[in-house]
Amino acid sequence: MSENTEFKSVEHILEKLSIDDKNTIKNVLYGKNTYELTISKDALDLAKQFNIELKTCGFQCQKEQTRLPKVVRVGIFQHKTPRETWANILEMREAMFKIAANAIEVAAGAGVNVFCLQEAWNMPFAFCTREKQPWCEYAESAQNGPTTIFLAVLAKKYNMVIISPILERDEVRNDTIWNTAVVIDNHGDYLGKHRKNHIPRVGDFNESTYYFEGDTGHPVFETEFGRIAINICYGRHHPLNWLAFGLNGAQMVFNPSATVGALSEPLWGIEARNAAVANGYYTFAINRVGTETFKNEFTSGDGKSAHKDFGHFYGSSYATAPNGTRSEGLSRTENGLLVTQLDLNLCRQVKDHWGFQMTQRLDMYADLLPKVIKHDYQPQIIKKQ
Ligand SMILES: NC(=O)NCCC(=O)O
Repeated sequence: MSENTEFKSVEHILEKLSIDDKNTIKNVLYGKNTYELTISKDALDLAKQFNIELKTCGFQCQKEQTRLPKVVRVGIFQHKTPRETWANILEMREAMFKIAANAIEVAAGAGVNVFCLQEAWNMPFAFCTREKQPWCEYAESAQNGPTTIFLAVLAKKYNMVIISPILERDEVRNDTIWNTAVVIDNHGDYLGKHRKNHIPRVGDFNESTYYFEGDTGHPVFETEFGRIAINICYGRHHPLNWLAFGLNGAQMVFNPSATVGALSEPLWGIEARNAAVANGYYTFAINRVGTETFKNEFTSGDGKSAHKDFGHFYGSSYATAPNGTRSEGLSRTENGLLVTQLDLNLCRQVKDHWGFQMTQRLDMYADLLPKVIKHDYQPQIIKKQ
C-alpha cells in the first residue's frame, strides 16, 4: 500500500460520526477522564509552520489532602525520515536535527517538561537490510556523540528532560553497537542510558545482525519531573520487562518504537496501555511514521519475493494513564507531537484503588522463575493418572 492510500487515523474515521456517537465510542474505548490543554497561539502557529500535527490530552487526577499535585507535561514526537534513506549520513543527520529542533521548540512553547523521540530517531530504520555499510556509521557515543551534544543544548535552553533513542557505539568497549536510549536532564547534563533488552527476530526486523540484547537492566532515571524509564520497542511485548521498570519505581515509561502495520498494528493499542494498568504508571508509545525505501532489495526468509521496504510505519503514538484512560493516537501518516498533562499522584491513587501491586504475588513468581530457566524444568501439569 502506498503512503497516499494509507488511512489517516482511527480517530479521523470516528470524526465522521455524530458528536454523540463519537463521544460514546471514545468514552468506552479510551476512557472518560481526559481534557484538552490550552496551548499558546505561538506554539500552535509554530506547529503549523513546521507541518507538525499537534494533539493534546490532559489526564484527570483527584486532589489529595496531604500531597501537593505533581503536574508534568510530557511531549512525544513521531516523524518521517526527511531524505532518501541513502542520503549522505552527515546530511541526513543535519536534516534530522532540524526536525527535532523544530519539534522541541513547539514542545517548549506548549510547556513540555519531558520530551521523547522515536527509536533510532536520527537515522533510517535500516536494520531490515542486513548491510553493515553505511548503516553502522550512524552509531555514536551515548554520552559524547554529536546527537547528545546537540540535544543537550536544547534540553538546557528549554529546561526540558530529553530522551534520545539512538544507535550507540561503545567506543570504550570494543566499538560494539547497541540500541540505546540516552537521557539528558533539564540542565543539559547526560543522566544515563538504557540499552534495548529484547531484540526482534520477526519479519524484516533483522536487528540482531547489528546489536545484542542490552546489558543495562531496568534503570529508572530520577528527574526533577518524575521517575522515568524506557522500554525500547520490541520490549513492549514482554510483560516482565514492563514489570521490572515498575518494580524499580518508574512513574512514566516510554516505549520508543519502529513498527509496521502488517506486523503489529492490532497489538499497538493494547500492550503499552495494558502495561500502564498492570504497573501503575503512565506509558507513552511512540512509533515512527512513513515508508522507508532502500536501494538494494532484501529478502525475509518467508518465501515472498525480494523487496526494498519494510512497509508502512504507522505512527499512532499515544499515552495511557495508570487507570487505563488513553489519549487519542497521532496520525498514521504525518509528523506529530502529542502533549499530555498528568499528575504523578495518580500512580499511587490507582494503586490504592485497585490493589494490583499489593496482590501481585511476586513471591510465587520469584519461586517459579529460577526453576523454569533450568534445562531440566518440568512444567507443573496435572494429568489424569
Ligand atoms: N524495532 C523493533 O523492535 N521492532 C519490532 C517489531 C515490533 O515489535 O512490532
